[in-house]
Amino acid sequence: METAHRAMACVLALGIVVAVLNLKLVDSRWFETGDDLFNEALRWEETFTVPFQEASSDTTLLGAGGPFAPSSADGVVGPSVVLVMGWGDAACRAVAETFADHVKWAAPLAYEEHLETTKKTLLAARAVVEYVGDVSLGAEVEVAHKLKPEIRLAAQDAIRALLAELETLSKKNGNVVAVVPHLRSPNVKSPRTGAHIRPVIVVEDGLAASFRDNDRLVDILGPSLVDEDVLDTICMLRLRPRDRNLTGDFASTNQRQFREAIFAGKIYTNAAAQKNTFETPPCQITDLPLFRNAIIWSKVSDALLRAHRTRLVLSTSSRGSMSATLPLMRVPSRDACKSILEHLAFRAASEAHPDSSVDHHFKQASTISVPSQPTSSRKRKRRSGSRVQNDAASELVKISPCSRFNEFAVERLTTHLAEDLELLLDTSILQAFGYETPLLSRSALANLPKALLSETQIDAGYCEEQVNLKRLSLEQRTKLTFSVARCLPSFLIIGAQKAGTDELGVWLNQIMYARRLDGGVEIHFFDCLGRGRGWRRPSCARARRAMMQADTHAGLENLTIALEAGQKRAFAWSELRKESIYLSSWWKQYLSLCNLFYTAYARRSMTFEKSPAYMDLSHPMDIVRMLPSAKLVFMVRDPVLRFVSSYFQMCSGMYQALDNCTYIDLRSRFDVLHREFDPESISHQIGDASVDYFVRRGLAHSMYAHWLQKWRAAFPDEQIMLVFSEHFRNFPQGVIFAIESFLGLRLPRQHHYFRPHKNKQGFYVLGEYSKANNPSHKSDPPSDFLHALRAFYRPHNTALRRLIDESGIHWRPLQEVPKDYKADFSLPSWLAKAD
Ligand SMILES: Nc1ncnc2c1ncn2[C@@H]1O[C@H](COP(=O)(O)OS(=O)(=O)O)[C@@H](OP(=O)(O)O)[C@H]1O
Repeated sequence: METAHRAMACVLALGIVVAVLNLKLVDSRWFETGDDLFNEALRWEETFTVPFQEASSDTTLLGAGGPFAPSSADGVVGPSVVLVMGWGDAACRAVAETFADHVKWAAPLAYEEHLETTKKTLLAARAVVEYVGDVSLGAEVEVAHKLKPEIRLAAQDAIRALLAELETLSKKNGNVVAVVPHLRSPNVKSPRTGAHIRPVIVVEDGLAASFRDNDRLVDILGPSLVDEDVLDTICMLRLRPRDRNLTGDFASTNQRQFREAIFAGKIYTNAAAQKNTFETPPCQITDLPLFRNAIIWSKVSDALLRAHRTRLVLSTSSRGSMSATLPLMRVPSRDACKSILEHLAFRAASEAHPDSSVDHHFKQASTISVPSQPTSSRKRKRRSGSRVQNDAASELVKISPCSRFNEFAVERLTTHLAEDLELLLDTSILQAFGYETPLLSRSALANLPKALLSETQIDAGYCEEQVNLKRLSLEQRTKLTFSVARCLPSFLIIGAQKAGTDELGVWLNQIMYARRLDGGVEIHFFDCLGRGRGWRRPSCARARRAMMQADTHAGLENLTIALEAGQKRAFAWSELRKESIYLSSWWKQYLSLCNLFYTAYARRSMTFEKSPAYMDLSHPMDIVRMLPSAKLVFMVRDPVLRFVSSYFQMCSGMYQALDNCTYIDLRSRFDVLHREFDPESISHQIGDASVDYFVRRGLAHSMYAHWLQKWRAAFPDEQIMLVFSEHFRNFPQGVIFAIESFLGLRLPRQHHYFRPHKNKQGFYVLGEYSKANNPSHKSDPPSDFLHALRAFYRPHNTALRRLIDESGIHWRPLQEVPKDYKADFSLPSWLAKAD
């Protein structure tokens, strides 16, 4: 009994010592007594680990943090002690549960909370020793330097006492297990002991340990990512925490906790996680593939745990010690427990070489048996190129236990897993990180989370060089006539259709510092995304093709599935579940559509694209997630004239003969359609190719206030500029100057070298070709119809007027416009009259 108490005291002291090593916060003061230190540790543990425990299931989080986290412990234990260590108590629990049937000896450790686990662990670990064979004992533990000398000595004494205790036990029982769950990385070549110190088995809490953070993130974020609206809200919290109402609807407790945690700054308290880029929830669209990978990996690691039931993955650490990764698992029976050790070839080896060290046994053991997974005939179909042979006839695959990383075993198990779970490891992503797939090396496994975290963050203006300009001579560079870079736009002309956006694009493309990326063709990227639901629209063909070409996995097949399912929310969650119609890194598709030529790239021009359908068809959150700092140019025209123009354009496109498109036809449709009108519902009716649909959409399009509000929900006012078509028509240079100032370009006062000419319609145009040369219709609407249309738009104009008066949206130049540009930025008459 006395012995047990002594052991308890010693282990307690050890726990405290280890704790203080990790307690950076308490470094600055001395602790008078062991109790002081212990209480401090407890207090700290409380504040430190609570958010973790709340945030997820305790299984996932056990050992994930707290003052006893293993990171900086500096202990040495050995030699030939079966050392159970790892990520806190998870390791202990793993061992305890595994060997629960075989426990014979116990010593409590640390404090009450961990008593039961520790007891079990010690008992269990001792059982391991029984299987292992005769192991001698000797050890030394180095303790904290920061402790007051007398306390340090006391601690060392305590530890020595513990070890002596263990040694006695060892002599008596033959084997001893020292369970020091919070120690890590024993110094195998401690100069102090002079002995050959080598941990025999390091039982860690499984491969999953390194994926704990991912698991946790997935647990927390998963529910949020199911729902676009929730994700949008989270994005808003991240992007514009000050502007937004933070009491948005969060459906689940997890999400509420998550949100609270964000603001309490507690979400990632783990030091390792803090180094990562995960301190904020996903918002930029680039984060999502990252989280998808995290999910895949957490599944894989979970599955590894399950699938490994009776297997161990052996590997040698960089320090040369042998480690067996024993997953956190329940081995149900004594036989299963035994089989683990048999897989280790321990018994046989020790029997064959009773006098040699355990390490030697490992080396002698020629093979380790890893039973092949029972495979269904479907699963038997292996991918070509796989290095693993499916040896269905043989139950055992022979592998060497001493190969450096035992890649073969890991790969084999991983492949099994992938098949078992029908998880396709994401080939494109893994390849992007330079890994061979579907087989993964152990180092790849270990490194994957880090690699995932290094995913590039992108934003407006991001460029990927296609041609390495450094390798080219100046002469070669200047001769380049093809695109040298793919760049994302710094600003977008998002609408409105038929307001003169085409001509505006032409002008902006000719200023020195801006280049249109799309070669003059509207990209329609964002209105072709899932939430834009533009898959059936012909204008989406280009984006669709690019997506298909770029990703053979998520190509036609998935697209078809998504279309057939009428996937409304084809984006986030499906993206994560690999059913996506989008690429894993779909911003690359967008890049693939946006080219930049040498001169523009060399000049680091601002880049833009013009897709006026974005105004009503795309989802602003899709854009803000991907290009949070992009600026938006929104051009508006007299709503009546714009409506009329859109009718004639659409109608003539459909009937092929302008004769069928008349004011009489339009009036009759308008009279019916304008009565009950909801602009938002119109933009959701993609695929309806009737004239009525286009009339309705045309009517909705001119309700500018409505659309501006939609964009303001995602973008701050400072990033939005309203341009009046009437201004552009009358003083284009002044408008271009205003846009330049909005874009933040600091330019000489008069720097334009436009050579415009006035065409027959009275528009200033730059090139030979201009839409302004081909008016969609010849006359204005008859006066009664005009009157009806004006009345229809009156409230909408009033709303726009109020909006521009009250919001921070730009519409006037930020710098004084050069006099020569003859600009008059007063409101156009249709808006000036509205109040
Ligand atoms: N400089 C200038 N200023 C103002 N308006 C102009 C200008 N140039 C062209 N236009 C008129 O704009 C209409 C075409 O608009 P868009 O280029 O935006 O059309 S589209 O949405 O890209 O199809 C089209 O209007 P309609 O002729 O009434 O159809 C053009 O005549």
